[in-house]
Amino acid sequence: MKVTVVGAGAVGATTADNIARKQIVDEVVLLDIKQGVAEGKAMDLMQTASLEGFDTKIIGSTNDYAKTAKSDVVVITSGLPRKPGMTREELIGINAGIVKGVVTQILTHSPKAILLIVSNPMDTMTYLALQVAQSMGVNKKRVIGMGGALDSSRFRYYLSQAMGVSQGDLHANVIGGHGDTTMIPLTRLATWNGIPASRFISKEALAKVAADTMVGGATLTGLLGTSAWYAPGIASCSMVEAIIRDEKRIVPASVSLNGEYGQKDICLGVPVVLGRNGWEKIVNYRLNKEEQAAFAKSADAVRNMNNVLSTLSI
Ligand SMILES: NC(=O)c1ccc[n+]([C@@H]2O[C@H](COP(=O)([O-])OP(=O)(O)OC[C@H]3O[C@@H](n4cnc5c(N)ncnc54)[C@H](O)[C@@H]3O)[C@@H](O)[C@H]2O)c1
Ligand SMILES: O=C(O)C[C@H](O)C(=O)O
Repeated sequence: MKVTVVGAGAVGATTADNIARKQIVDEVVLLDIKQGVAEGKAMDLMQTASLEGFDTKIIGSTNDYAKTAKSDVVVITSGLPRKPGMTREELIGINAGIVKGVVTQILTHSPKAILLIVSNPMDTMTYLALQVAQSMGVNKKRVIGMGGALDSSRFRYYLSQAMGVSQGDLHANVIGGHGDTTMIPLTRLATWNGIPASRFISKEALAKVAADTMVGGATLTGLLGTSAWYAPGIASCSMVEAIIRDEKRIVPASVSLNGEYGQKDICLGVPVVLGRNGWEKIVNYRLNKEEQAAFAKSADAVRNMNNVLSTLSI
């Protein structure tokens, strides 16, 4: 099995590192447009193999897509990250052209690949990738956006801090858009090993956990001067693992909706079952009225961003 990671920057290299250490596939190709960077990071990572105890082969490539041929899964992280004070949406002008070009090249060499889109603004980049992929005959179930997996891990982090319990005992998911104002941490459904979290902390504390989760990426960008990579890297890796190992895990991810959750012609975060065929099924959380309204509002904002695509010369 073979995975390609496009973009050998912070998130791409961290994703490749995790995939190699977990020995999910035989071969990882790391591709970047910057001369020598992917080869350098691949060599650096390969020099951790005897220390980490893995046999995964990691190959670097400066924009040579022939090396990515016949990949089973391709993670697309190429593009600019935001700086403090920016929104993810402000990246659309530069990242749309990058994502469109990369998806075209990747599918030319790996027509059967499952695409995992990470570049921001992620829901719109997933929608764009889907349009390109469908024009090349790819099934919609092979195009998946990574956002909810990361946002949910941040939700569990903030919840564990507020409750003083282990993150591993928490089930808490985020749906909707991967944006500071569009994500929806589902506090009503958050549980501590099956028991509603609302039984253990106040309504106000739970609302603060949700608010902190929504700006989790912005908080890190403010601290780091660029956006985060450790949690995004392992979140991407965990989705690759679920696909390659056909785990049938439920993961919130941005996928093409056709009436589910009341939306059409959009890619937005919903719980999906991940397996060897990509996103295999959308799970219905049975949202209440308030949650459904938040989801519709989130969809409106993402749709406005999708409409910007037609104004760009890409
Ligand atoms: N969806 C998420 O949850 C999530 C999480 C973190 C970051 N991101 C996004 O991921 C992207 C990457 O973030 P990062 O921190 O790794 O940035 P980075 O700047 O460290 O790395 C980006 C890499 O992409 C490369 N690149 C640019 N154009 C390319 C092209 N045409 N072909 C191949 N490579 C190209 C650059 O040379 C660079 O090495 C950003 O858009 C960021 O906003 C998304
Ligand atoms: O915050 C960002 O811009 C990067 C990413 O989307 C994240 O949530 O870490």
